[in-house]
Amino acid sequence: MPDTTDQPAFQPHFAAGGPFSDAERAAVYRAIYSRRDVRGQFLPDAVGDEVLMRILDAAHHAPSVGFMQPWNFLVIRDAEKKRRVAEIFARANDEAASMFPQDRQDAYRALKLEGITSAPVNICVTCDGTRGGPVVLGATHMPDMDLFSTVCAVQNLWLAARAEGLGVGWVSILKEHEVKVVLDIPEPIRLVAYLCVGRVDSFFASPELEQKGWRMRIPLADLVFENRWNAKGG
Ligand SMILES: Cc1cc2c(cc1C)N(C[C@H](O)[C@H](O)[C@H](O)COP(=O)(O)O)c1[nH]c(=O)[nH]c(=O)c1N2
Repeated sequence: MPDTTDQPAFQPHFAAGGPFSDAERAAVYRAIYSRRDVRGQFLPDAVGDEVLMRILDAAHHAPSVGFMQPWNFLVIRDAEKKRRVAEIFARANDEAASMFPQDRQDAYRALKLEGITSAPVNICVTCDGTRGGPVVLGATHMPDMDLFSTVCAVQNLWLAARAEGLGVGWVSILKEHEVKVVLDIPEPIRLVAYLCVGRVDSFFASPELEQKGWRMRIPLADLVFENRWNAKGG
């Protein structure tokens, strides 16, 4: 995979164990708060191999149950494959619209919910539940832990991408088995995340779904309880 970007070489450094400087601490929170789900603003610029491998390595340093590292990262640049996945999205998205109450269907249809063909790179993140062997430390009583571990990898990738100026959009309005056929993913492997990745000029200050009035952020105080479950619902 040729590297077609001209960005300077950058090696993340790992000063393991020591405290963060104020600037490092601020940078971590900046990545968390300014990360966005990106759908429609991808620039056509190629995503170079070096930066791609950095965000994949960040993903690969996620925690995983029993250290099973159940993930694989299928990098898709092939236009025909992307087009076929976009078709799967279009069918599922039509079905999805009709699942919402009548008065929300127009608003749903007006949302942009994928950037499959406009993003220069798609990454399919999968989970191999067999990787840790028949009994996995930590997953003995909660069998979904392999999937949850894979989601941790996705989040690492998403945050690292933000720091690199790369937008990431997660597309889940897809029939898993249809995408697996297009990508030749064998049966026992689960598709966890289909991600659209590309350089962007800037990131929205708040979630697009919030900006478009679909749903607002819930106040943290409504979500945190002490000692006793006390959800207000919604
Ligand atoms: C598991 C999962 C699945 C999806 C998403 C996220 C996650 C975590 N999101 C993105 C989601 O809409 C977005 O994260 C929220 O709206 C909050 O916005 P920010 O991510 O903060 O920009 C998402 N967005 C979208 O446009 N199409 C999609 O199919 C999905 N699917």
